[in-house]
Amino acid sequence: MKKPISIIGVPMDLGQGRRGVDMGASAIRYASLQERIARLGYDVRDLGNVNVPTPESHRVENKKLKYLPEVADVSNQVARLVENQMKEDRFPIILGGDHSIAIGSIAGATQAVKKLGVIWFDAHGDMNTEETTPSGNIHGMPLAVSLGLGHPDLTHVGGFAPKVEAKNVVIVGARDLDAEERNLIKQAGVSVFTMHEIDKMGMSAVMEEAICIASEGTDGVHLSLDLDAFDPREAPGVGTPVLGGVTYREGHLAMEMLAAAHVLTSVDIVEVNPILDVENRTARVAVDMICSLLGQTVI
Ligand SMILES: NC(=[NH2+])NCCC[C@H](N)C(=O)O
Ligand SMILES: [Mn+2]
Ligand SMILES: [Mn+2]
Repeated sequence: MKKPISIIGVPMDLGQGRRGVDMGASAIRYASLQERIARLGYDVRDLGNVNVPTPESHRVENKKLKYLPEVADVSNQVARLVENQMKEDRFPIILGGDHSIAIGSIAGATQAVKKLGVIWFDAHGDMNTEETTPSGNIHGMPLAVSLGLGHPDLTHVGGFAPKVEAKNVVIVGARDLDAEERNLIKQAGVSVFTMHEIDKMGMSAVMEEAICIASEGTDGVHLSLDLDAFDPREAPGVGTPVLGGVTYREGHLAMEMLAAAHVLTSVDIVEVNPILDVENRTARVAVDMICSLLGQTVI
């Protein structure tokens, strides 16, 4: 049975330094997301966008946690929406926006699914806290926040912390971790498959293990897909590109394996920045990946 799908846009750019990522949701819609999903035979509904304040109309109060009150407020909105959709037995696809939106989507998902695993597809760890952040950008923190590490206004979105347990959390595609962030990942006990493991073991073996880690003993799995996991040659429209990323083909295989495992219960698609993109290429990669993880096959 194909679960009905709800698309939720979060035009958030308060979690990072470069403007433009707030238009990511529009760019992905422009790349025919809804039509492509409908063509796969799904009932799909677009709920429109969550209200996100404009950075120009707000001041940065805390340089180590930029736009904290605004990000916390949006996260609470996202959490409520995601929870409601999932409780209606719908599968939410949350379109960013920067990666800080995952704070809300994971908070919402854990209220609908008792025990949640997370696959964090990203060039980065997003495991910084107020103490370790080199930038003060909250998009470098959402995974730490979901594990209960960080400012209480973020960790307690939805009223409780932590949202997930490290033993069910896995990062795939990492190749740029800050020194202290690395220590935090190790201390917390989060599993990491860096590009080294992807090259050595192959994406197939990596995903087999990643799916095991995220789904063992859990009732659902959230995929947080940061487009900067991909190589910037194939997905140039991101604010923090890092050379040597996942290829389009490896990405497809990963998504197809996730579809075949039937474990996913929600997904976010983040960091698409159409201002930095070339002919909406990155948004089109995003849509292709979503179709694969919803079960599209060649034959
Ligand atoms: N979601 C992202 N693209 N995160 C990039 C984070 C970069 C860096 N580690 C920071 O904390 O600022
Ligand atoms: Mn990220
Ligand atoms: Mn990233």
